[in-house]
Amino acid sequence: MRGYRFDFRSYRRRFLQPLITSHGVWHTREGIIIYLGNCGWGEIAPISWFGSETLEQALDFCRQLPAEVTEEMIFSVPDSLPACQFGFESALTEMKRWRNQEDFNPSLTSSPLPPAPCPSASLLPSGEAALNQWKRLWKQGYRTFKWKIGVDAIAKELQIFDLLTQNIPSTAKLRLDANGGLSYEEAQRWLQICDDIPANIEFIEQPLPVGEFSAMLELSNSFQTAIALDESVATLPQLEKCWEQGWRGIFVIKPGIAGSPTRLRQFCQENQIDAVFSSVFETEIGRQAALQLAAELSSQNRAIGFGINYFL
Ligand SMILES: O=C(O)CCC(=O)c1ccccc1C(=O)O
Ligand SMILES: [Mg+2]
Repeated sequence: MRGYRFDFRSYRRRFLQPLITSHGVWHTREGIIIYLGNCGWGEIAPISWFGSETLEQALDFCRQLPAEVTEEMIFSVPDSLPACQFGFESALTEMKRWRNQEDFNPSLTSSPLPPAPCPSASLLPSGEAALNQWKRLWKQGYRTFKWKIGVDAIAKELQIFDLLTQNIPSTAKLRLDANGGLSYEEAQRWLQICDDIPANIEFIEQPLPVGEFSAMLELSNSFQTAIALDESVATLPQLEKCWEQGWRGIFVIKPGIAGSPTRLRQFCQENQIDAVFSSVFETEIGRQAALQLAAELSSQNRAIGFGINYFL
C-alpha cells in the first residue's frame, strides 16, 4: 500500500477568556497539526479531562509513526486515541479531496461541500459576567446561549440564573452546562426550576458525573426539561453504549474527540439520535472537518456549539 509523507507540529493558543467549568479553569488550548501527503491537513485536539487521550499520548503516537504513513495505519489507530483517529482520518479525507480535484473528477467537483448548519450557540462567560455579555452576543446574531453551572454555590448560580432568564428575550434559548458537577439533589432542583419558569431552557447538559448514567436516565424521565449527555458520550464507544442502554435524550457530539469520522457517520446514519454538535476549541483545520460532520448529521432544530472568537 502506498505511503503518504507525514509531518506534525504542536501548537498553543490562549483563550480570550479562560473557560471556567466544574472541572477547573482552562487558559490555553494545546494541540497538534498534522500534515499528510499533499495538502492533507488535520488536527489532533485532545481534552483529557473530558475523556480523550492526553496531548502527551497523542504526541507519543505521532513520534513513533514512520515518515511515510499508509491508509492501513490510519484506520488502525486504536480507540484509546480518539482525537488521533479524528485528526488522521480527516487529514486523509482532506488530502483525497484535493487530489481528486486535481484529477478533475467531475463527481466530486460538481458536488460542493454542504453549507455549515447555520445557527450556532454561543458560550456565555461564567458567573455574573453572563448578565452583561448576552446582549453583545445577541447583537452578533446568536439566539442560543450556553451558560456553565456547577461552578459556584447553587444559591448564587440560581440567583444569577433568575436575572438572566428575566433579561434575555423570550425567543432566546438557553442551555445550561453542568459538566457533571451537580449532586443528584442539585440536579433535581435545577430541573424543577427549569420546568417551572417561563424561559426557553433547551436542555441541561451533563448534570451528573459520567459514572451516574442510570441516575441521569431516571432524571430525564422525571422532568420535562431535557437532559443532554456530553462527557458521558465523549467518544464513539461511550456513545454506542449509552444508546444501547436506552438513552433517547440528547447527545452532544464533539467530533474532534469522538474518534473515527467514518464510524461516527455510520452510527448516526443508522440510528435516529438527537444530536447537538459541538466544538472542542480546535483551530480552523479541525473546525472545518468537524463542521462537515455537523452539516451532515446534526439534528435539524439544534443549534451547533461552534461559537467563534474564543481565542486571542
Ligand atoms: O458545546 C458548546 O456549545 C461549546 C463547546 C463547549 O462548551 C466545550 C468545549 C470544550 C470542552 C468542553 C465543552 C463543554 O461542552 O463542556
Ligand atoms: Mg458540555
